[in-house]
Amino acid sequence: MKLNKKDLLLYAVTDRHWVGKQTLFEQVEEAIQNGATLIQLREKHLDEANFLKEAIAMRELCHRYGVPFIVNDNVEVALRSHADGVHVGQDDMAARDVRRLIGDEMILGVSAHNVQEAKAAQDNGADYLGVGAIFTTATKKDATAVSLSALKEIVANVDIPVVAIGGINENNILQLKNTRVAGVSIISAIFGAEDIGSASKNLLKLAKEVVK
Ligand SMILES: Cc1ncc(COP(=O)(O)OP(=O)(O)O)c(N)n1
Ligand SMILES: Cc1nc(C(=O)O)sc1CCOP(=O)(O)O
Repeated sequence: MKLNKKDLLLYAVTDRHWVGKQTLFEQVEEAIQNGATLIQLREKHLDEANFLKEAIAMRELCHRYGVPFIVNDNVEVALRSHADGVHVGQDDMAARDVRRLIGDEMILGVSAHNVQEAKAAQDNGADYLGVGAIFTTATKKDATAVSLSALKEIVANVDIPVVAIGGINENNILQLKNTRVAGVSIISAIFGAEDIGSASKNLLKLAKEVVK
């Protein structure tokens, strides 16, 4: 499945830190039912076998709703789970190598923090860029701050779609208006919400305001 730019609108990234009264699958299903347009499975501490098992089940869940499914960092798990794509950062496997392994049909997302990284990612086969951290985030301790003007500069210098990530919530999302991003990528404002369904609904509505 190649990337449909519209699928980037409300891009939810999982985090089992927020698993409590619901399982990760129940949380993701609620997010999808209420507006999440793309799911990335991000597992930082799971062993390979359990990561793969979970990725297969998550891919089935996403595809039941026609939502694309992307695996964070682990190309092998993405391939073996028949995910729609993989997202890698600057410290992960090089984008060019990932593209060689996954072929032309799978989606490749790459993190970028400046125009140089963004252009290199595009040249090396990225389908979209994740740019952040735009706002302060407690979720990723080693995030690099990226200003709104740097985000705009990146968007203006590449042809592929860009999603903003990092600390985005219902109170600050509208600051992304006029940045020309294709969507917002969010963890805690969705999965850390008291009511994942209503948070997703509201964020989708606001994301549409940003992207229109
Ligand atoms: C959509 C999106 N954008 C950026 C990231 C961050 O990726 P990375 O830099 O590899 O950091 P980790 O997620 O691995 O901590 C992302 N995951 N998704
Ligand atoms: C996974 C991730 N990547 C970032 C980057 O800057 O590349 S910030 C981030 C965490 C996003 O979580 P939250 O929505 O809870 O802030």
